[in-house]
Amino acid sequence: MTLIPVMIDLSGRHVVIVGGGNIAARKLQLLLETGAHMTIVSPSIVASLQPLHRNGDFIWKQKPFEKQDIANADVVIVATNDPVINQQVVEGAPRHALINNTEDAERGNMTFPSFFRKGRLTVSTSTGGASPTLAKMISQQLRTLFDDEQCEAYLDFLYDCRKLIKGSSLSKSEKIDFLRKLLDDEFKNKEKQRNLIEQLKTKK
Ligand SMILES: C[C@@]1(CC(=O)O)C2=NC(=C\c3[nH]c(c(CCC(=O)O)c3CC(=O)O)Cc3[nH]c(c(CC(=O)O)c3CCC(=O)O)/C=C3\N/C(=C\2)[C@@H](CCC(=O)O)[C@]3(C)CC(=O)O)/[C@H]1CCC(=O)O
Ligand SMILES: NC(=O)c1ccc[n+]([C@@H]2O[C@H](COP(=O)([O-])OP(=O)(O)OC[C@H]3O[C@@H](n4cnc5c(N)ncnc54)[C@H](O)[C@@H]3O)[C@@H](O)[C@H]2O)c1
Repeated sequence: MTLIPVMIDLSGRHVVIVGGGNIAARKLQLLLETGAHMTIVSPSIVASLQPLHRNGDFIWKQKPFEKQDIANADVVIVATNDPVINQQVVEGAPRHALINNTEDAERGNMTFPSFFRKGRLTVSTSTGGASPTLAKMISQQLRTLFDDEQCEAYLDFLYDCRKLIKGSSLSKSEKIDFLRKLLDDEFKNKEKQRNLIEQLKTKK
């Protein structure tokens, strides 16, 4: 199985997590950020999920898994502690669904990398199942490279400039030149950034 990394928008999608243990809780907390509709199917849920449930953050079907529970799922997270049930979930998933099998990645089609965000920057790491702990360590090490306070503001500057350049009347080659020039060290300077933005605004 060769997996490729993607960035995915799950807002409004139906995500069903089967199982309500610690791993289910970790995935739920991560996926809540995406604006997906979250459902957990499990006879019990861990204490950390209780307040989120009271808050209406997810629907809890308090029962053992049945195939109909995932009939409308866009994403299925397989996370019970019973390998037989986990296999039934995989086999019962709709053809179009993305399946994250937390017990055995190879019997699914999506895994979660370790990642960190710094404003618009996302850096993710996967070890292809070799060692999620190593993936976490690498993420933590990489994070220190981007720890300076300027990083977020600099990416916002690049983003704003890129939008202005794309929407400008500059020729294609001028646009490419400008996009490269943005990365010159001089534009780490706030004053130079402001001047460039003003200059680009005149190129509409
Ligand atoms: C990165 C992270 C993201 C996340 O979960 O969101 C993630 N696992 C994390 C932590 C972690 N997981 C495990 C430990 C205990 C130590 C250990 O066993 O090493 C720790 C450490 C800890 O908790 O600190 C145990 C474990 N994990 C998997 C299995 C089953 C198997 O391998 O067969 C087992 C054994 C279960 C058992 O039998 O007991 C499987 C998967 N875990 C993955 C991702 C995918 C592969 C990513 C990759 O290849 O790099 C994959 C394939 C599927 C998936 O879940 O998508 C997250 C760190 C988040 C962060 O950065 O903070
Ligand atoms: N991907 C990872 O990073 C990672 C890490 C550790 C463990 N795991 C795997 O994740 C799985 C879950 O681990 P955990 O620590 O959360 O387990 P856990 O024992 O804490 O929780 C298991 C949950 O499954 C539920 N469950 C049991 N039978 C069910 C059924 N028939 N229908 C619906 N739900 C049912 C239980 O009610 C419980 O809420 C295990 O298979 C483990 O191998 C994955």
